[in-house]
Amino acid sequence: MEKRTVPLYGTKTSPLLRGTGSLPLTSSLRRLPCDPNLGPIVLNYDQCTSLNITNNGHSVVVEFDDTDDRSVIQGGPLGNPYRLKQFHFHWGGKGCHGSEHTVEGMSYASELHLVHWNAVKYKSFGQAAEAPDGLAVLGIFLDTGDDHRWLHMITDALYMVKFKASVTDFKGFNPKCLLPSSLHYWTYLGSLTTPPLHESVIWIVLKEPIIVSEKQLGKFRTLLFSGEEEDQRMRMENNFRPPQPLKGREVRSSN
Ligand SMILES: NS(=O)(=O)c1ccc2oc(NC(=O)c3ccccc3)nc2c1
Ligand SMILES: [Zn+2]
Repeated sequence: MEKRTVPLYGTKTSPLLRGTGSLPLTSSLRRLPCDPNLGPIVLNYDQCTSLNITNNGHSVVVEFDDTDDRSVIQGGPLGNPYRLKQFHFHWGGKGCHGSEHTVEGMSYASELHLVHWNAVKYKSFGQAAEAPDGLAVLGIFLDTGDDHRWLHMITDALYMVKFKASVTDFKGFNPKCLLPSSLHYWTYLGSLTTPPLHESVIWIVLKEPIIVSEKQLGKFRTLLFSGEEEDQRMRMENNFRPPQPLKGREVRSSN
């Protein structure tokens, strides 16, 4: 059985795709001066409205009802509230790292992306995804250690979405339980890290990782890139795009 080992979106030397994607937060970030104009980010997920969990062939995705402003992110670098559309994860192979951002050259085991769109200025996610201020993605690093007390709510559902294009109900999940204690962040203007790679993302990457166990991460690797009808079963791992060159872009730091 063939096992895919190369990251899906190209490698450092031969990126298959264009787009700035995620950045190597590699400059001496820890010493970046705090930008006093950057206020705190505010997450209002209390009335959150998760709908389902699905395997889209690239990652596992939890989708939300975004027909109103019940689940939004605002503040920080954002000019208005952005509605939560979905969240998903990127991870490596066994023992390898799989985050899409790096901090001073260090990558984490995995990275969670909470994808929001600017429903004040745009009529749909698709329209927002093509606008420079259309999306806001909150990136959260996952480091390994003890079990995460709430991640089991996701990992216990993964067997239901093993194959590409599988989906199952997933109601009442509040992603607030996946946040670290501090909301201090770095922010910059970048792109989606997978096709269509639109330059439409205000990236907000939290400085503090959450801790999950290797066992919990291992459950993500039981997912498959392949569909139920396909002969070859390709384990879903290394579904991250390595960081792209900063190209002089500014990364700002909250306090
Ligand atoms: N790794 S990433 O940069 O956060 C990233 C990359 C590519 C993405 O495509 C979408 N599309 C939807 O969510 C969507 C959801 C429902 C309907 C239409 C689109 N979100 C993305 C996030
Ligand atoms: Zn992502």
